[in-house]
Amino acid sequence: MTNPIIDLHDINVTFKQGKEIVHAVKDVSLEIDQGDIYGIVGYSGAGKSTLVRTINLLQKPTAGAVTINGDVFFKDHQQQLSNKELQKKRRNIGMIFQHFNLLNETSVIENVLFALKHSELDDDAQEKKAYELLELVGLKDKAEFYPVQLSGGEQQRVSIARALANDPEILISDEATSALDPQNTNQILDLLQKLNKQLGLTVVLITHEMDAVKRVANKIAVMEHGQIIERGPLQKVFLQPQQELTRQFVGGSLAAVDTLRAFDLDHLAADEELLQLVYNGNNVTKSIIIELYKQLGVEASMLYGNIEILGGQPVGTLFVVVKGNQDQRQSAIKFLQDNSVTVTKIDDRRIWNE
Ligand SMILES: Nc1ncnc2c1ncn2[C@@H]1O[C@H](COP(=O)(O)OP(=O)(O)OP(=O)(O)O)[C@@H](O)[C@H]1O
Repeated sequence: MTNPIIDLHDINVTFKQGKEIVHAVKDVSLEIDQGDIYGIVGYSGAGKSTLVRTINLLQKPTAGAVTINGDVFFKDHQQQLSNKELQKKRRNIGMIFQHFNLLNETSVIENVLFALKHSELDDDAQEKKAYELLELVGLKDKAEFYPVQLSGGEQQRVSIARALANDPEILISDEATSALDPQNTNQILDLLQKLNKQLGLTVVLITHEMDAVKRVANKIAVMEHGQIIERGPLQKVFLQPQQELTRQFVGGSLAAVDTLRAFDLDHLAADEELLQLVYNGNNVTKSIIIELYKQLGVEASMLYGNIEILGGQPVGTLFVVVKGNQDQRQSAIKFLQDNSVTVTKIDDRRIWNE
């Protein structure tokens, strides 16, 4: 087995806020392999940004070890390389952010050239490279434009070109699609996937949007209160989520949340229960809801349904209101579980009230 390209071991990060101590990251170990697109999801404040900022020591851990590509950056409470060495190693780790962070008073090509200022290439070669990078992200024809003349999606492409200037092996994307509309979001995610395939780029994708992770990630970690509460291959976590929060995230696609918001769910009757059902390819072609009625006589009305392809396999998600007395509802849940459906009772309205 090869060593992980990113190896975070027992990372802790605490901040002092006045007299308070905020434990932003608690005992997190995370291994990311070369070529992964590793999604890290969690609500705001979960500690995602703080954790990934330890990868390039933009955030020094309070405790723990950071090893990148075999180089120990940090252990025993200390940075293990000189600032100069660290600066050099950091060029192997590109970063993109929600707000693009472009230099607005310079053109697109100059923004990319700026990232090449430490390169050993001569001026002509730098310019050639900058144009190649813009071509890679589909923006060669806008090289002379200024950032304000570009759409959000195009600006993010410029920041990706800039992040790739020093041929990094790792790209950290910190909520890079959060400010974009769905179409631009998908285009940027597809670009990241193309770069992953074409360049072998390892991508760490921090997001609060499950849709983003589902579209491109092969692995996923879910963070809550500074800890990773669940992790694994995307499909496994999706189909067999172990934690309540993960179940919510798995079902919490934007489309589902939007649809559910339209229902007055605070007023479910005493004999009604809202369930999220997730099921894999074997069940996709069966109508599990009809089976439930035929076999147990329990009615389930469907509020939202979707089938999507995850890692090449169809996966279905349904939100249904099941109606019946407590025994009937319980036997309905058992019936569904016996049919390999992952059932989550949705009591916590956080998923669509946020
Ligand atoms: N420099 C800092 N000083 C003090 N507290 C901080 C600092 N940076 C982060 N925190 C706190 O650490 C916790 C985790 O923050 P972090 O930004 O890592 O979360 P997140 O999951 O990335 O959320 P978001 O998406 O909102 O950034 C929060 O409680 C935050 O207020």
